[in-house]
Amino acid sequence: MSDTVESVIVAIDGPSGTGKSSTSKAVAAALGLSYLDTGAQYRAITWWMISNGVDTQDAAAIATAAGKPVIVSGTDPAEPTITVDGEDTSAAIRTQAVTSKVSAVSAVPEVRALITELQRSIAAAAEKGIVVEGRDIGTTVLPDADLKIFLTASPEARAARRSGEIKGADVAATREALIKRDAADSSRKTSPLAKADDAVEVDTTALTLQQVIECVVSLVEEKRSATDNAEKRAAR
Ligand SMILES: Nc1ncnc2c1ncn2[C@@H]1O[C@H](COP(=O)(O)OP(=O)(O)O)[C@@H](O)[C@H]1O
Ligand SMILES: Nc1ccn([C@@H]2O[C@H](COP(=O)(O)OP(=O)(O)O)[C@@H](O)[C@H]2O)c(=O)n1
Repeated sequence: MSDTVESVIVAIDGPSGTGKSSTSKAVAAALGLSYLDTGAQYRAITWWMISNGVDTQDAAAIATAAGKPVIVSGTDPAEPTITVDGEDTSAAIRTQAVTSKVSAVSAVPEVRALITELQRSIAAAAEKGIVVEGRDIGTTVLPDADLKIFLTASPEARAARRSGEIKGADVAATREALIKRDAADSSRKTSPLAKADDAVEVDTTALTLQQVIECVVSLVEEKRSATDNAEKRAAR
């Protein structure tokens, strides 16, 4: 690799519980890149709608209100933050109330347009590069990303991982909730959850988190050295 490392943009997509957040944070930290959790932004706007009495089933009301909250994401992978109108919402956006309504709010085209614009401006400002994780990063938000990864895992593995995070959670109920949310996210009209044609698919069912991190770090490094070699050839 050359001494001057080029900025790199990595898009990591996939359904819930495949390891997007844990992998993206660790890869960004290992490579000195910024990190953006786009799911947290959709959760933040959903939290604001609920807190302000907007009916989350009323797409027109959501569209009208979508521009009101000011959502700010901190992109340090060691300490990612999210605020809404200056208020720290990192815990509030993880509640069941938000999780059960986020698919409806994130399906509203006006919400997606605003959040997509915000995501692109954050990626453009990341000088050393960024790992951005979500559902439509490789297909819609950053179609020119240097590397696109699509993580998958069996519903059983995903439910076991997710319920392991919540004390006393029921695995079967968690599995049903995940499948329902995947179906809503995959079937919406505007930028559904989907694998980009040029994304590398990694099935994490039988891999440890460490193995997934190592796999993605290697893919970024391969990409960087391929780019370096192409540049050297062009300069000859
Ligand atoms: N390969 C893996 N094997 C076992 N557990 C994992 C693996 N990847 C992630 N986890 C765990 O599963 C849970 C969900 O991971 P997370 O990164 O939040 O997934 P996502 O962002 O795709 O919803 C976390 O508790 C995480 O530590
Ligand atoms: N790029 C993205 C990211 C998340 N989302 C929405 O936001 C929700 C929450 O995303 P998340 O990444 O926090 O979900 P988990 O996988 O952490 O449970 C998803 O279920 C989608 O409805 C989206 O529409 N587009």
